[in-house]
Amino acid sequence: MKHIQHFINGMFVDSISQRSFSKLSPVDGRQIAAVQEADEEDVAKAVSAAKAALKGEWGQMTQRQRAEKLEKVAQRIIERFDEFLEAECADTGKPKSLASHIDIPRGAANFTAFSHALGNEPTETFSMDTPDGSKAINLGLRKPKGVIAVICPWNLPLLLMTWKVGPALACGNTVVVKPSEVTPTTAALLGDVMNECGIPAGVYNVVHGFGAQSAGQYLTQNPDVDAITFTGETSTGESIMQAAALGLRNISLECGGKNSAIVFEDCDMHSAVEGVLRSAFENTGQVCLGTERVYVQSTIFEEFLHRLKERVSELKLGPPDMPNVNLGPLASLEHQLKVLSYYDLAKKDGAQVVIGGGVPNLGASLDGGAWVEPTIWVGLDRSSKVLQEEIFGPCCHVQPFDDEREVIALANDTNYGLCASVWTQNIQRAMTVSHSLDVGIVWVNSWFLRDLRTAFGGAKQSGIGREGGVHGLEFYTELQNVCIKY
Ligand SMILES: NC(=O)c1ccc[n+]([C@@H]2O[C@H](COP(=O)([O-])OP(=O)(O)OC[C@H]3O[C@@H](n4cnc5c(N)ncnc54)[C@H](O)[C@@H]3O)[C@@H](O)[C@H]2O)c1
Ligand SMILES: N/C(=C\C=C\C=O)C(=O)O
Repeated sequence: MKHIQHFINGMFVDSISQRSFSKLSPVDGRQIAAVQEADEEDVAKAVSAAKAALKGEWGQMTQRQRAEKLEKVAQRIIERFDEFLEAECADTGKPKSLASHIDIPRGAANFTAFSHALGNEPTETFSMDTPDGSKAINLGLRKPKGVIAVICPWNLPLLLMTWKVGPALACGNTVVVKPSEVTPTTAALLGDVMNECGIPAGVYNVVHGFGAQSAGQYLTQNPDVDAITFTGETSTGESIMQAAALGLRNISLECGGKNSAIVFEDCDMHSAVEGVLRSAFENTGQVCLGTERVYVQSTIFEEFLHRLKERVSELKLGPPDMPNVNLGPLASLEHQLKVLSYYDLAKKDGAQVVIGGGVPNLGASLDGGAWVEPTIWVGLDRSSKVLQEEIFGPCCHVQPFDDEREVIALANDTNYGLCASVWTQNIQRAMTVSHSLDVGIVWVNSWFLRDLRTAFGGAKQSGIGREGGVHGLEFYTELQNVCIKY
């Protein structure tokens, strides 16, 4: 049984109260860890350590010195690859093949991508004539924002945590991370790596616990937190935004989605089927960028649906270590109940279940796990909550459309605005449709193709702000203007 502790001021510590909670395996429901639960005092200790570190060795380091240390962190994650892989797959149940291609490599890349870039970005200067006939020069100078609270979800734990910690530290801030209660392990493991790489104590801190009335809330309400970056459900984002208002702390919110895939008759059918399959079912559908609404031009609807159903029937479910497994369980029994409630609702609302719709029989040893069948529906009315609310599971609804105007209206018919994919070989159409979609990201003939220099974030209720590339600079630094008269 693992004992997961907080990481505060460079040390692994228990909660002052010694209170802990159980982490269960999503594969079979066994308890696999006892996790310390932080109370307000533990969180305050972590925030104080982060605040003190700003004035210590870390605060004196040059951008280049910080970048070199963060490059070491990235390298050390790769050197300890198997430990991170084992920990992430034990926490989430995801296939090792998936985590070894996505989660762990990106956990390292999020440090290398930002360590130098942010230091090489020029700031503005303006020269001006002054009323008394002399001149002045204006210099834009960037400074770290301070202590950044990083609150993370359970679907891509290491990737989504370092996606924030990387740029935050590259800009000279310090962080207090509150990983999801569902997936505590890799955030704690990274603490050990930070020590190994000589990141000064207090720069990177981790407190475990839940959200409301627990570590998450205590963190967002701590007045010494200077800004909050959050990834999670939209409703949680609203709560965090309210907490951030006290003391006027800036927020960066990456929230839910109800993303569409739009498949035109002139698409490359094989690519479109494989792309929609991945976007709807990879990571057992637990990707914010995942597709839950598929719109297929009516002329190819039957052929597309048949081919997608065939491919879904070939998906192999099983534990992380099983060879050639495509899907693991959902991340928790609680989430399994949520996804199954939508499976029931779909039937109640009149959906035709093309494939799946229930719980797979994987044998007695896995009965206690959070397993669901990959599922395709047709025939729902747009008013169904199955088509309006984020399910975050391995399921999608497929429906036909006739023309661009109709499908743009259908795709935009949601409170969310995170991403979409468009499958067509007509680039003019791809540009016209993409521009008409009220989302932050569009992939054309692709999905989850990630260039870390690009702006990443959602429109509408999918989030506030953009991170990635130099876009995080506005959030992770204070831009100061110095005007010098000469
Ligand atoms: N837009 C994106 O980039 C992105 C990426 C991944 C996941 N997500 C979204 O995340 C959701 C799934 O993750 P989840 O279930 O962990 O989300 P969640 O909102 O339930 O929890 C996210 C984190 O917030 C914490 N939290 C909950 N309530 C809080 C509160 N009142 N104050 C402070 N912290 C609080 C949780 O403990 C957890 O660490 C989905 O909606 C998914 O779309 C979005
Ligand atoms: N933020 C990113 C992915 C988000 C995935 C959501 O589940 C990324 O790739 O940087």
